Amino acid sequence: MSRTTGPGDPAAPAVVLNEVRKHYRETRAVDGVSFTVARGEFFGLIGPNGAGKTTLVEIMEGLRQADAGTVSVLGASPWPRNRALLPRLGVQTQTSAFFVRLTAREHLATVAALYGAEPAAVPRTLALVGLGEQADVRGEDLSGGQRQRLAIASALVHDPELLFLDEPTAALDPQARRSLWQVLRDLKGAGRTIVYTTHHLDEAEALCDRVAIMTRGRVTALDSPNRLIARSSSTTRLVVPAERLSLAEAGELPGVISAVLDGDAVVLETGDAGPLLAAVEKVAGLAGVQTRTATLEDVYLHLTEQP
Ligand SMILES: Nc1ncnc2c1ncn2[C@@H]1O[C@H](COP(=O)(O)OP(=O)(O)OP(=O)(O)O)[C@@H](O)[C@H]1O
Repeated sequence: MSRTTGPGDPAAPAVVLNEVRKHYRETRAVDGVSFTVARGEFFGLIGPNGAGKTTLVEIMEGLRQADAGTVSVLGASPWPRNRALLPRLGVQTQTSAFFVRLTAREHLATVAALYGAEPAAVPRTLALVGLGEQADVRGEDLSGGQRQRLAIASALVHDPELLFLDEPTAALDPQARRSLWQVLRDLKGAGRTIVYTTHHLDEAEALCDRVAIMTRGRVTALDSPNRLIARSSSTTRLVVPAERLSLAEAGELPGVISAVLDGDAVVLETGDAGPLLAAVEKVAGLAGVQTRTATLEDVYLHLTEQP
């Protein structure tokens, strides 16, 4: 393990992991993980429950010691606990705690003071996460989604260079989720590096520059969502209302690789959508026909299938 615990090299990548391992007795929670997160990158970490994401993130945050391998965060080693690094990191977890009796503003002011952040950062950060109007509401009276925003504000108020976000949109309604996406995009636009753990594949696809898919302690794929999708599948699916196309008819159409009934639709898989669309138009018309290309979720489900 590297023992560099100074403030770090300002030009170094945000994170460099090399063959990092962490075992809990016989469980290989992290089993030889290597990757680099560039400055300014929005980096997603996805994987099934128990894949090792939390353990890996805690190693990066300096909360856990790796058994083997090297870890560099903002050019310094986060372990042993690196006090010079702490103010440069922002951490939001699923279990972020609040001073419940305090208002959102008071809570954030307390966190800001702990980090030595300027007082003006408090209203600015509340506004950034869309909590300006709830500034005087006590933590215990905030909705689940508002608390989530306060947790993010708490991770942000001291203007960290690298932000670790763990499922920040869990418990948010669809509108709140989308508006938080915008907050996260703005943070990236402002140059922040974000390491983002999520189970929402649509979110990883929409937000992340690159995603690492973890399975049983290992990174099984790492690339931009688009490249992961392009590499995994060259087929397109046509979804045709079942009342207009039978499975038998579907099987006769040109270029059909497979045809299955899915609820009230026939789903046709093809490597060449153009001729198939033309054929479907002749037999069934195109009203209500949808095309579906692969998503990050398809890639993920394929890679994380149990043997
Ligand atoms: N403190 C611990 N002691 C023993 N085993 C642990 C400990 N923490 C995690 N594990 C085990 O290590 C493996 C990885 O767990 P981890 O929490 O890192 O996965 P995860 O990908 O974050 O899962 P989730 O999506 O459910 O949060 C699991 O098998 C888990 O049971």
